Amino acid sequence: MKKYDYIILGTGPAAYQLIKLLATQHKSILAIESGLFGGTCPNVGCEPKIYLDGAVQAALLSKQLEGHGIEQAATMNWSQLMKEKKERFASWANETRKNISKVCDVINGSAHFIDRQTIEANRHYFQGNKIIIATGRRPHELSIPGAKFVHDSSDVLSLNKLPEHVTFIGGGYIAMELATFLAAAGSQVTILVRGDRVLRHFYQKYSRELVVKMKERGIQFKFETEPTRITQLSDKYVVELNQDGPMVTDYVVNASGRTPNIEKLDLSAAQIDYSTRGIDVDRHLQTNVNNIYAIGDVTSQDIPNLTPVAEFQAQYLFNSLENGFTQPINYPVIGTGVFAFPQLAQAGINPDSVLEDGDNFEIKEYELSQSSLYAGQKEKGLLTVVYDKANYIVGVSEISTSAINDINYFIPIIGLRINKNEWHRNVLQIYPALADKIEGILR
Ligand SMILES: Cc1cc2nc3c(=O)[nH]c(=O)nc-3n(C[C@H](O)[C@H](O)[C@H](O)COP(=O)(O)OP(=O)(O)OC[C@H]3O[C@@H](n4cnc5c(N)ncnc54)[C@H](O)[C@@H]3O)c2cc1C
Ligand SMILES: NC(=O)c1ccc[n+]([C@@H]2O[C@H](COP(=O)([O-])OP(=O)(O)OC[C@H]3O[C@@H](n4cnc5c(N)ncnc54)[C@H](O)[C@@H]3O)[C@@H](O)[C@H]2O)c1
Repeated sequence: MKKYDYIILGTGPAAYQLIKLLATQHKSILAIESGLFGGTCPNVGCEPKIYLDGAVQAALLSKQLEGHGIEQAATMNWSQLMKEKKERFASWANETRKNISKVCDVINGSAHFIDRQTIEANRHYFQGNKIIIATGRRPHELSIPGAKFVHDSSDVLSLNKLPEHVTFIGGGYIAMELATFLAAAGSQVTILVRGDRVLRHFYQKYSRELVVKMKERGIQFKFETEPTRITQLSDKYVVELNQDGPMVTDYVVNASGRTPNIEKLDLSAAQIDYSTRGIDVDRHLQTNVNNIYAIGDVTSQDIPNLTPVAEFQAQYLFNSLENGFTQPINYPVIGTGVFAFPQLAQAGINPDSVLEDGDNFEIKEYELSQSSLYAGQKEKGLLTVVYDKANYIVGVSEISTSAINDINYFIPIIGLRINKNEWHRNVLQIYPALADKIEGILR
């Protein structure tokens, strides 16, 4: 049986980052991937999404400028955009496989545990001194009759022909982003939201404002609504709901969350603790079993499932396994954004969580569009800043067409605890832009 220093299950951002780092130490590594090399983010997640977002943002911005110096808003050609996206991304997984193969052995197959040191894949057995589980998540499966008719985010990111009417199930990141895309391209869209609000981890005031803006563009929301059954009716689908009458639609997207890829791993063969939320790890990312670790989306940790978080965990694990770091993992300020129109983004403390704590925090809202307006930019951008008692910025939330880039400015300010004096001494921004207003926001 072949033995390795490391066996890594999965090749997504978490695993890929770790492989690159371990390769610098000339470790013997086996990487096993059951799906597309590179994992979710570059194949069916962030990267194809941001590619499509380029056209979506341009089209929606041009619509905003219609009658303000732009004669006619741009019209999206979804099929052409998709053709180009497919050409661009078709070779991505193979290229990733080739890159990984330069520094380690690779297997394309599903991995599972035989015991605490042994993994089986493609009917071969391998032993690892250390085993790292980085198998990510997949769309949560609906347990309603007709669930087989639903599509997921990967299908939407490869959809050749735009459906006339699309129904999204869920009010999270994926529903809000992909609904924005399909509606911008010309589909009629309805979003079914189980609770009374979308994007529950974002500042409520702004997530509600985003719903208002999306409604203005004709996107329909049904709150407190879940599907109970889906049936096919010639080339359409009937979605029955827990309230209101049934809906007829052309395409149903399940965006009801993502579930950890653990069932196929046979974790019980190695007595590894897990739950439906994922694999349990301690603050050193170790499972309950010595020499078996888990990183990225597959863990049960209450932390955003994002690519930079997965890569940060890989870097931390490398430092603790190879560089003798002994401190538990300590996450920096994590920024997160929704690529809708307008965008929502935030970092640090969410204002909702300190609304009642006026003794320790001050919350202030800034209107961003008072000066430096582009032609026709009549939409208000809003930024809410949370200050601590010492007047440092500890949280920011924004809704605007540039919220994601804007919030990225603030992440180092929060993370490095930069105040107005320090900023003034060391920084002079390009004018006019949001950055030139930061000095006025700092204290
Ligand atoms: C539509 C969409 C958009 C997103 N947009 C963003 C964004 O804008 N920004 C952001 O930061 N994050 C975004 N994310 C989240 C981001 O993609 C994930 O957080 C990131 O990919 C997690 O990396 P990972 O390595 O933990 O898992 P993954 O990337 O999911 O990789 C896990 C890999 O393990 C493989 N695997 C599973 N089971 C086995 C097995 N038994 N044996 C071998 N291999 C196995 C899988 O095939 C997969 O390739 C998005 C996700 C989706 C779905
Ligand atoms: N821009 C980004 O960074 C980005 C984009 C996409 C995805 N992601 C990552 O992927 C993860 C998964 O995204 P997601 O949008 O699938 O999940 P999510 O957890 O953000 O949202 C799922 C939503 O579905 C609802 N829901 C669940 N079951 C339902 C049902 N039966 N009927 C109606 N609604 C139901 C939930 O209440 C929730 O609002 C995110 O949490 C995020 O970590 C990030």
